[in-house]
Amino acid sequence: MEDVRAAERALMARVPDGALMQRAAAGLAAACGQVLGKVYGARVALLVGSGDNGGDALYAGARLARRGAGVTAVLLAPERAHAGGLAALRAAGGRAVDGSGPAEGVGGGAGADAALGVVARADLVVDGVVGIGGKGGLRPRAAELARAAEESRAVVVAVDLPSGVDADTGEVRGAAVRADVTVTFGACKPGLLVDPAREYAGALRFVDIGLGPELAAYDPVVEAFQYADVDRLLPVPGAESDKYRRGVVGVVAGSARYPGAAVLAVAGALRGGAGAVRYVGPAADAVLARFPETLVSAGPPARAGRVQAWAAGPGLGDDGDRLRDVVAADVPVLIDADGLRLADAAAVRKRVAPTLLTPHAGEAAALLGTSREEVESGRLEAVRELAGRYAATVLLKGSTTVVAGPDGTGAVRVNPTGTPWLATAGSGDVLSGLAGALLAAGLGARDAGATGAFLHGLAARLAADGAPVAAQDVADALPAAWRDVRRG
Ligand SMILES: NC(=O)C1=CN([C@@H]2O[C@H](COP(=O)(O)OP(=O)(O)OC[C@H]3O[C@@H](n4cnc5c(N)ncnc54)[C@H](OP(=O)(O)O)[C@@H]3O)[C@@H](O)[C@H]2O)[C@@H](O)CC1
Ligand SMILES: Nc1ncnc2c1ncn2[C@@H]1O[C@H](COP(=O)(O)OP(=O)(O)O)[C@@H](O)[C@H]1O
Ligand SMILES: [K+]
Repeated sequence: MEDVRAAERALMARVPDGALMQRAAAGLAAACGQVLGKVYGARVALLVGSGDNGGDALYAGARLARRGAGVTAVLLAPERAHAGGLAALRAAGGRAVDGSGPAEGVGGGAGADAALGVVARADLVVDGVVGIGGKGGLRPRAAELARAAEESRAVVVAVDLPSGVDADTGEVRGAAVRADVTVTFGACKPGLLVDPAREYAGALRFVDIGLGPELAAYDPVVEAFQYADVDRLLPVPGAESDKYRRGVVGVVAGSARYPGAAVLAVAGALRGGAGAVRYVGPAADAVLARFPETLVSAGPPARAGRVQAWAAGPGLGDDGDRLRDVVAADVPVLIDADGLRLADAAAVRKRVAPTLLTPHAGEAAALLGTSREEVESGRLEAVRELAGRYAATVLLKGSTTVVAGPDGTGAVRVNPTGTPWLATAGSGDVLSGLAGALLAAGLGARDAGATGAFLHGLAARLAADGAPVAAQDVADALPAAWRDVRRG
């Protein structure tokens, strides 16, 4: 968050005192009004901490009170609540209660009960406990109020970020507010794009407080591809194209035990924009039965004929020889699934052509020597760490898919598409083939990973449409996802 803070400092030096907070509060109040539908007569509870995040909530509360809402501020630190905000709220007819009461089990005076009652009866709870100044999970009293908000029928709107989540990493260590909507100011905080924090944030609303020019001096830490970014990268054939110029992708996947992985990886590869797919391995019959257009070969990858990129690993079992050939190749290589276990880290690091690793959280944990839970709670850190260790681009799959480049520089790309329906066996194999084909078509590893994840997630949404899907359905929906992107 240092970049946002520095940009705020720079902008504050140029604009009148309090102007940024007024812009933030105006945007926040407008979002609250939309969430409520009818402001007049609504019951609004503000959870107000000791910092400027609480100040935003108080000024927004004042605006809602002027529009006829019944607004009550629950002050977690009454002595240190934002003085200007509190005065504005009172002047607008709002009131404040002492919300600092001890946590459950420690005692509890009338003040504490009053605060919980205010939250329980609210139509809207505004979470201004902490923003980017927060550290760690919520303290016990804040956690108690957050729980009351969750249990009430109120809509919860978080100010800047749900209190208790880490704005930089998306980690949630301990209690945090679960918001229906998060209204974030100036810059989207990296953590809000990544699970688990993303789930706590609910729907994201962005309020421009004019930080753009100041923030331009900083490289973003994370970025999310939009349709236009993907559209620019899609390898669309020109009039002079032929199948070789479009690129040939080699698929090294499947085994006697897991022939299906080969079929699914080829299914993805055929929809990835390469001109041809070459399959190398023991599942050629199964592949040909489903996709007669595939070029197959049974020998080692090194003798299979020229390809512009390899996608290797799904269903490979223990076939280390086939993988070694691929790692030694001088073309871009994607390594997934069993291939990640078989790959020699030193050999991967020595590669000159780009390498793209595509682990899920369990595979990433095994490579890092940590637990799956650790990886899932800190995806940004895990993906950067792996990329550094392997000197490779890494695409970490899961509820939020993230892609990091090899040298730790450049933003981590966070995939905005996808659906939990994608958590189905074999869907990762489809992604391997797809991203491998994008590599063969000439995309760089980070672009191939981000574009592949975007199309894959979009295809899954189109295929699922609220019902279970199989991996093959996702592959079949890839052309529709391409069309969707190209149409914008
Ligand atoms: N700067 C600007 O131009 C603009 C900034 N804006 C807004 O300001 C926000 C940043 O404000 P900030 O820096 O005052 O910090 P903030 O997030 O309110 O929290 C700090 C206080 O929280 C407390 N606390 C800490 N951890 C805690 C925990 N786990 N659980 C409970 N409490 C905890 C800690 O208290 P203490 O440790 O002293 O008891 C500390 O005093 C930003 O997110 C945005 O909303 C907008 O108005 C736009 C213009
Ligand atoms: N909860 C989830 N929400 C969205 N996508 C998910 C979720 N869980 C898994 N996925 C996606 O599903 C795919 C599963 O791939 P993977 O774990 O390799 O499975 P398999 O090895 O069976 O193919 C990945 O693209 C991953 O990002
Ligand atoms: K907050």
